[in-house]
Amino acid sequence: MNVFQLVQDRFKQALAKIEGAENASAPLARSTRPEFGEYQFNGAMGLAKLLKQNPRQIATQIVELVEMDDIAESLDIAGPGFINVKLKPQWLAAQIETALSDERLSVEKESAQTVVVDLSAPNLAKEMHVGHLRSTIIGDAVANVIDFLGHNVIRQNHMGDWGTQFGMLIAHLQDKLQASEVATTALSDLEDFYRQAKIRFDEEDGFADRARAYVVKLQGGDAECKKLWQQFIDVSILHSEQVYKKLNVNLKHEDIMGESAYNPMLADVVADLKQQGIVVKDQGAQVVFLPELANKDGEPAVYIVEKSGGGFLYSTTDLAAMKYRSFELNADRIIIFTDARQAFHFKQAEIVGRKGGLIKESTTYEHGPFGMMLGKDGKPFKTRTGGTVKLVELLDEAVERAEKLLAERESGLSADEQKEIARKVGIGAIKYADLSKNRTTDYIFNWDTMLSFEGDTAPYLQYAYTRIKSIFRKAGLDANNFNATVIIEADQEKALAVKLLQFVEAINGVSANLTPHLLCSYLYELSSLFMTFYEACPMLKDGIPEETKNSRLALSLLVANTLQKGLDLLGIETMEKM
Ligand SMILES: NC(=[NH2+])NCCC[C@H](N)C(=O)O
Repeated sequence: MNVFQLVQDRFKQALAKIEGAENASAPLARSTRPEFGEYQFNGAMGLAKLLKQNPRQIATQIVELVEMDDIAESLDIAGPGFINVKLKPQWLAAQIETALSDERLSVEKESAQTVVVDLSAPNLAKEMHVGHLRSTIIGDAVANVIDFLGHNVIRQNHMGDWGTQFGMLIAHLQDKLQASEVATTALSDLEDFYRQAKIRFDEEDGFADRARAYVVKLQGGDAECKKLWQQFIDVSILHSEQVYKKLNVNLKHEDIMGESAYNPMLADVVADLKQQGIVVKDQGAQVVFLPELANKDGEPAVYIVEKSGGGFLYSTTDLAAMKYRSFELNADRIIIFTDARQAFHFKQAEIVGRKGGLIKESTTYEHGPFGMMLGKDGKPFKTRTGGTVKLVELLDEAVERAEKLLAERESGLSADEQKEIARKVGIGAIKYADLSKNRTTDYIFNWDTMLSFEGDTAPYLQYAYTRIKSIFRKAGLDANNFNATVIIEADQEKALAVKLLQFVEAINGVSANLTPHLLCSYLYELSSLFMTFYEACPMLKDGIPEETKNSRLALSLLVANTLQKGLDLLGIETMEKM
């Protein structure tokens, strides 16, 4: 049940009955003030212009024609011709009852598309750092939502497991193994390992040449090099999988489709482009010129697909990935999450791919760029000494901080329970602080605000959830098995009911715009409305009639279910007690 859609459809049907308005647009908006009702139809003014009539007259005509008796208690014309729709409390009540008895909370499945989501994609030469947090959790949340909407989601972890840096890394690893170290210890600190290899590459005689020779060997499929490379990859993947587990993201080993997997397809992709006649040789390299992306001096953008002297690049790999996803995986949508600095790269890739026939016309290619995580000083997030912050350490710190905060409260919970709750609160706080910001902007990382139990935070939402669960425990009722006749009387009840039914609008927004923050703000607004309702509409107080109590409990329970589902889609866990 999508109330917005339903109301809009009714207006569309009304317009269809007006001569000349059959295909007119039907702009609908949420009302900004509850006294005006819940929705506002804004189409009369535009239509008046089109039909050269008085807008209020048109509005009157629409009100007469629109069939809304079953769902609306009043339709009022305001100002120049706005139509305010006030929904019927009885109708809302019935929708709440239906949603409460439905696991999917009345969210219907859409007709299934195949959606490839490219997310996380750390570079295996290095340990995951905060820069990979955003791609991982934003991608995961969006993938969860699209999956919940009924689509076939294929997660692709496009790990950076290939490229010239592996030459120096495997050369260094080979020396370490010869000095009888085992791979797991040698690679226990990837940052450190990378640094050592880089110093040797820059300073040690002959090492750089050896590294370069290894790159060529590796690309050519040399068994010895491949074996060294594989050890590197295995250890490195274990590191990221540890992070995924801590982060509670839904990424599995079989979702890994790293850059190396495309190596055998690269030559074909370049051949495809040559066949289309769009590749030219430029300073020894094979490139595609893109006049549609010219700079301000009118020079076309250049997309390199093969380096001078041979060898393919990141950009070639993305074309191969595009072809594979569109033609082999049959994707209707390809969605890629990386930081905003790669926006131009993906814009170019799409144009090259479309010209070169590497993507079906029916496949969309969507890049979800995101801004940076900044420190308190507004500069890129770093350790105190200016190093990159390892993701694992950041997550562990979050849990520790949550533990301390929770220990200050009288909860009556056992130490084990406390620990588990602290884990959910700490990790939830980090994730929510990130997901709730508009994806495209930079944001300042702040421990104190994200861990606060007040305001737009995960702990606040988790707390609202446990509060409802504790009301049920107090009332001696089984929250997993409760339904009641809903009666909507108080304004706070109505406002809450309307918000509850807007869940589907929020998640549709996430899927369409790749913006988890829409779901976050929805959940926050829902919790705030619940708190207001809770103050104004007591449930367990003496003297409350049984029907009123049960109705309010039902509303509360749907709030809890919606919070749990919403947080779950965001990859954030809830708990029964806190
Ligand atoms: N298809 C892609 N290029 N996906 C994203 C890869 C991100 C890359 N490994 C990075 O860390 O920047």
